[in-house]
Amino acid sequence: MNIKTYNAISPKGLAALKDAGYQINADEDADGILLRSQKLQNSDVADSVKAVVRAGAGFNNIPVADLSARGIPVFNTPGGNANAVKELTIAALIMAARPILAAVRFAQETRGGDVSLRTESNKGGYRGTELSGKTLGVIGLGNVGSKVANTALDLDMEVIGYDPGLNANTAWRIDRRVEHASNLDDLLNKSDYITVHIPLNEANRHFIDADKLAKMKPSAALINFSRGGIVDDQAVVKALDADKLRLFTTDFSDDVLFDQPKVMVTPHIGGSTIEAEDTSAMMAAHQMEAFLEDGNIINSVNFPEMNLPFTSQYRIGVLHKNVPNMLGQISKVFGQVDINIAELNNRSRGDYAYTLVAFDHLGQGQTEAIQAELKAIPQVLNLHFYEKKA
Ligand SMILES: NC(=O)C1=CN([C@@H]2O[C@H](COP(=O)(O)OP(=O)(O)OC[C@H]3O[C@@H](n4cnc5c(N)ncnc54)[C@H](O)[C@@H]3O)[C@@H](O)[C@H]2O)C=CC1
Ligand SMILES: O=C(O)C(=O)COP(=O)(O)O
Repeated sequence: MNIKTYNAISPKGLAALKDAGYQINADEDADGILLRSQKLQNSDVADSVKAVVRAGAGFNNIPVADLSARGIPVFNTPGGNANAVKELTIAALIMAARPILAAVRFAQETRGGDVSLRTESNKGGYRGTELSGKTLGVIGLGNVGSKVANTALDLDMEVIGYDPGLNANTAWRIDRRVEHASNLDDLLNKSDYITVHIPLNEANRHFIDADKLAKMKPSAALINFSRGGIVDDQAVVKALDADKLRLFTTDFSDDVLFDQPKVMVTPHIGGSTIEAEDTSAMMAAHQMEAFLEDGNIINSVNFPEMNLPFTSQYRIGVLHKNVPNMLGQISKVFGQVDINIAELNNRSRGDYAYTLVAFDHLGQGQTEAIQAELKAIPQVLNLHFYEKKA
């Protein structure tokens, strides 16, 4: 099988795919796509592609709705680069408290004459403040936000978090000393530093807008390591111009930001550490292999999780619409071609569902016959046949 890649994928991830027997960017139809921030169009995804895997967290660069409708699962690697983003966010916090960049520039200018005298008599211009005792507001307490919140406690900050999407599984990661904001306004009013760690989707476009900026303290510093588009940069520039906000640090370049001296921009390097790139790419390779070889779905963003040991000799994975009577229709096909189902698992997620059918015996010509019959069910979007490895 052949995997098409975009962007710089860590050599460890590529090695894992090669070890599993895949070719990388060979001159033949791709079975899978592995990418990072490449903006993917639906037309870039050939019909031969069975899976699209994002080595990273954000998947707003992938046409998920189009691929879902084609029965192509999209995967990401949750948490794979969260520590890298956490560490850079902590660096941004410290740099928002202490004028480190300006001080380094000043130190370079002290060259010549009595360096010590020039340093000691001018360093007062580079006084900062301490994070200890200040309040950090964390918007989004997922893989990144929870780590940022917990680490900030160790810097002796008061931490207040906001995430209406938390569930029993995700809430336990958050230190109980993190105050849960009852509403977002409370966080915006109270915080000296505000950091945003939410995905870019339609609901979150310009989530931080002029209204929310107006609720922040004029002395607050805003940090965005999540995505451009989540913060309304134009509104931020206005707030900074009017001294209604102290500082803005963002990982996402935007022309409107360049001339405002109270902005610090980094070139989307939140996840750019050797460790994060390795971890994300190896997770991606593992998830790709799990789907292409066994039909297991791990960390998909559009199809349900299904990760089952391959106990029977054969499997067929059916990606279909989430509508009534799919199980009836699918099992009827197996009955018609006289195949005894050993195990049948079905899970749904929103408009889509996945049915994994396991069986042990297959007669001559039955592989093609059963696939043709299943494909003829109108709500079936895609399906794949798997045979247990020796
Ligand atoms: N700068 C960089 O290089 C990187 C940026 N990112 C960005 O950071 C985002 C977050 O990453 P993770 O924490 O790994 O994702 P995650 O999926 O683990 O967490 C996101 C959290 O945001 C919450 N959320 C969604 N909308 C919200 C809203 N309107 N208000 C409050 N909470 C909301 C969700 O419930 C979830 O708990 C990613 O979607 C990606 O865009 C992630 C990694 C690297
Ligand atoms: O994981 C994410 O969401 C990121 O933004 C990291 O992007 P990258 O893989 O470094 O291009």
